[in-house]
Amino acid sequence: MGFFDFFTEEIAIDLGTANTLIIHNDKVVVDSPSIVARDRVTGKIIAVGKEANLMQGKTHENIKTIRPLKDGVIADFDASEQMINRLIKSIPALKKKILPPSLRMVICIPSGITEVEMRAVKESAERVNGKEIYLIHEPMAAAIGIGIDTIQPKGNMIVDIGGGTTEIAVIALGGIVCDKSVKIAGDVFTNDIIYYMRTQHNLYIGETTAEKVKINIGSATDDLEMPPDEMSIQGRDLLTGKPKQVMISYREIAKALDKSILRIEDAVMETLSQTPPELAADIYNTGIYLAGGGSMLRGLDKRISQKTDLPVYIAEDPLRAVVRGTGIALKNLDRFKNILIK
Ligand SMILES: Nc1ncnc2c1ncn2[C@@H]1O[C@H](COP(=O)(O)OP(=O)(O)OP(=O)(O)O)[C@@H](O)[C@H]1O
Repeated sequence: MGFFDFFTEEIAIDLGTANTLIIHNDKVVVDSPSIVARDRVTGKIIAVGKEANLMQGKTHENIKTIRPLKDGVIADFDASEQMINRLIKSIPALKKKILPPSLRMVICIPSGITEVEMRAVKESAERVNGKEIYLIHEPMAAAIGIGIDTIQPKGNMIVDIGGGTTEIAVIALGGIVCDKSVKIAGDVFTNDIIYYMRTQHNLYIGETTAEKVKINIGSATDDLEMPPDEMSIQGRDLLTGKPKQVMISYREIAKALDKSILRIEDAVMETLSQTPPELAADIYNTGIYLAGGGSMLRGLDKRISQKTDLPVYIAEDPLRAVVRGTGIALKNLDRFKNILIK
C-alpha cells in the first residue's frame, strides 16, 4: 500500500437517469433517486435524492425539481455535480473523516455517451476530489454484475432497461462487439401511462402516480399467468376539473405500453441481426440477460423470449446489477484494465 493509498477511499458509482447508487467498502451506501430541488431565487440546491423526490409535482414557484440526467446523459452539469457531491458526502464512513479523502472511483456511463460527455463526467468527478477515475460502460458493468465472465471468448447479450435508455449489447473478450442504445425505457413507460389515462379516461395524473401504477400493475403482455389486482388511480378529471378515481387493470397498462415495448423488441432484433455468426451461436446457447428497473415489468422476459425464440433471464436484483458490476471492477482494477476507460 502506497502513501497515497492511506488517504484514499474507493467508491463505485452508477450514475443513472432514474437512480444513483454508490458502493463503498463492498456495501451499497447510497441508493437514491437522481433528482435535486433548487431554490429559483438563490439558485441553491436545497434537497437531493429522496428528499427532493418527495417534492416532485408539489412545488411552488420558488422551488424547482430537476432530474440532472436525461435520456442517459447529463442534461444539467451543475445540478449533477452538486448531486454527486452531496451523495458522496452523505456516505456515513466518509462523513466521519476530518479531511475529505482522495477518491479512487469507477463510474458507470451509458454506452451511447460522447467523448465530450465522458470528459465532463470525469471533470465533475475530479472536482469532488476524485484522484484516480475510471469509467465503465453500462452494459459491461451490468454483465459483470450478473456474474458473466466477460473476458472469455464467448458471446453474451445484455439488455439493460433503465430509466432513460435501453442499452443492448453483445459482449465478448472483454469488449462490446455490437450494441444499440434506444431512448425508450422506464421514463417513456411512465409517460405512456400518463398519456393513456388522459386520452382513455380523461384523467390527468402526475408522474409519481404513473410510476406507482407502472410498478404495481405494469405489464408487457395482457396474458399474465399471475395477474395483479386492479388498482385505483386518483387524479384530476379533465372535463369537470374535480378530483376523480378510476379502477384500472394490468391489461389496460399492457395496452398503454405496447408501442414502446415493440420498439425495444425491434432494437433487440436489430442487434441480433448485426451479431457475428460465431457469437450468435453462443447466444443461442446462453440466451439473453435482462437488467435495470425496466426489466421488472411483468411478462417482459416472456415477451422478448417469444419474439427472439431465445431463453431470457432477469438478473438477480436488476436495479443493482450495474452498481454491483461497477463495484467488482473497482475491486479488480488489474483484471478489468482493458475494459475500464481511464
Ligand atoms: N417493478 C418495476 N416495474 C417496472 N419498472 C420499474 C420497477 N421498478 C423500477 N422500475 C423503473 O426502472 C427505472 C429505473 O431503473 P434503473 O435504476 O435501472 O435506471 P437508471 O440506471 O437510473 O437509468 P439509465 O440506465 O437510463 O441511466 C425507473 O423508470 C423505474 O420506474
